[in-house]
Amino acid sequence: MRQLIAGNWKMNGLVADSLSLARAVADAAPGLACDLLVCPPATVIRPVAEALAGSVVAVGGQDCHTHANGAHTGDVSAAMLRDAGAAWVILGHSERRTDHGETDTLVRAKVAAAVGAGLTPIVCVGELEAERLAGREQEVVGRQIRGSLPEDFAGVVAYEPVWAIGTGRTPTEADVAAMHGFIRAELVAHLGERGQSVRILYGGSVKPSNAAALMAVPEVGGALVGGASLVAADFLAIARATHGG
Ligand SMILES: O=C[C@H](O)COP(=O)(O)O
Repeated sequence: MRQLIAGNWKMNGLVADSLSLARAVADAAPGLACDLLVCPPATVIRPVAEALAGSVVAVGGQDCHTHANGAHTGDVSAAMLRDAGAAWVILGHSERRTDHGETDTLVRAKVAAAVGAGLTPIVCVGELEAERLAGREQEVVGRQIRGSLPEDFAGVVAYEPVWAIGTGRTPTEADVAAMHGFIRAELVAHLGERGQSVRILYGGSVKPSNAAALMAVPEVGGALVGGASLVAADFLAIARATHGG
């Protein structure tokens, strides 16, 4: 399966710089051997999607509400993301889990809402540093997978150790291999044979300098890139480091 390189722009980007970044990615995309996705802030999804129409670069949101509409001030529904041009959505990112108290149960409901609106979900899981130091990383991630993914899940999982996000620190390749192998086994246990085809992305301080090594680890199906996705040259260098599976 081709690897997926997804850029999570987080709360960064006004229209002009978002369009410039999106166009730079789209211009290079045809020569790349991976799938590409950019997830801009909700306010620029529509112009970015319009700029990328006809390109191979997909567009996603960074969160959605569980309801299609209603009295939920400030929230964005999956149907609204779809209407704006998104085909994907990131759910359960650690920044949502921390900043907004999102639980596995809520993330699971968001997955259902996203799929119901025709979006492909990318569900994020990952342990805190204290949990890894205590040797509890598999217990934590296993619980997140079982709690956040419905039994008919057909999206993507992103393993993002929280302590590696935006810190410049990454797990060793052996640790990534161990966790991705564990996640694969959990997916198969939870979803049955369908669990074999779920792509498992790695996220957390992926850079051009470490991308080739990380993308070569068994069961790594691509990357969820934060900071480096804001610089077209860096995002594209990461995409070129994929193995083209
Ligand atoms: O969603 C992306 C991750 O949080 C990784 O962010 P980062 O690449 O800036 O560490």
